[in-house]
Amino acid sequence: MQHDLFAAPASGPERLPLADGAVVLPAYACGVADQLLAAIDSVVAQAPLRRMVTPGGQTMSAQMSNCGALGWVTDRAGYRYQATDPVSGRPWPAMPVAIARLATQAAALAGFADFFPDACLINRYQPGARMGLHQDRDEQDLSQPIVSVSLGLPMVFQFGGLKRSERPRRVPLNHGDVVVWGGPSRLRYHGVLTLKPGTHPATGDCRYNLTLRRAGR
Ligand SMILES: O=C(O)CCC(=O)C(=O)O
Ligand SMILES: [Fe+2]
Repeated sequence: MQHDLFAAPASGPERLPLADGAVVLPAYACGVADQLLAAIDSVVAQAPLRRMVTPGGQTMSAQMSNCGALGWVTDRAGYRYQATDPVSGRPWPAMPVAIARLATQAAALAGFADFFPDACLINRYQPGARMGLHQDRDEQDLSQPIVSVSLGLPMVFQFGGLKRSERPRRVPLNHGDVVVWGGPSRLRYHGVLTLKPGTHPATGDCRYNLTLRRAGR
């Protein structure tokens, strides 16, 4: 075989720009997906997945849990982060190293150095579940990005503008894809369309999403 001396140098993982400060890293987490799924299993054994209620009284369709120093919760009193699981009253499980490391590495690739998440929301979607367009803005330091990891069944991500009225782009997300958004994109509206039924070798009939954030200072 002849080597092509003029081939472009290896440029590392693929990066698909979505907007200024926002990028998709396709399949970036595939190599550690089994570690991430094992980590999720150990977290939800201690802090079981549950359906939370919005301040408006709607039960969310995704099941949720958290790990890390802070966990995102919602109930009739509002959206917030807290250090304890409201179901057990105990601190959330520690963030598994495999999850934290992947988030720091993905953020760096997207241009956000020194991202050390203190909160990891675990979302589990079964067919029919969705998450409507929203902004992530319960965090104290909005200069820190968001890292979002997809595992299992494919789902369509909606990535909109800074105003709810701006029509979102639709981005199909597959197993192992990572989305990072921050900087000028930090407050963009986003969500996921209804999950279609299917079976994935890694997760069976569901999709997991890990949303990693720096919630405190
Ligand atoms: O499941 C997803 O891809 C998005 C999750 C999300 O936006 C959130 O948990 O705030
Ligand atoms: Fe979000």
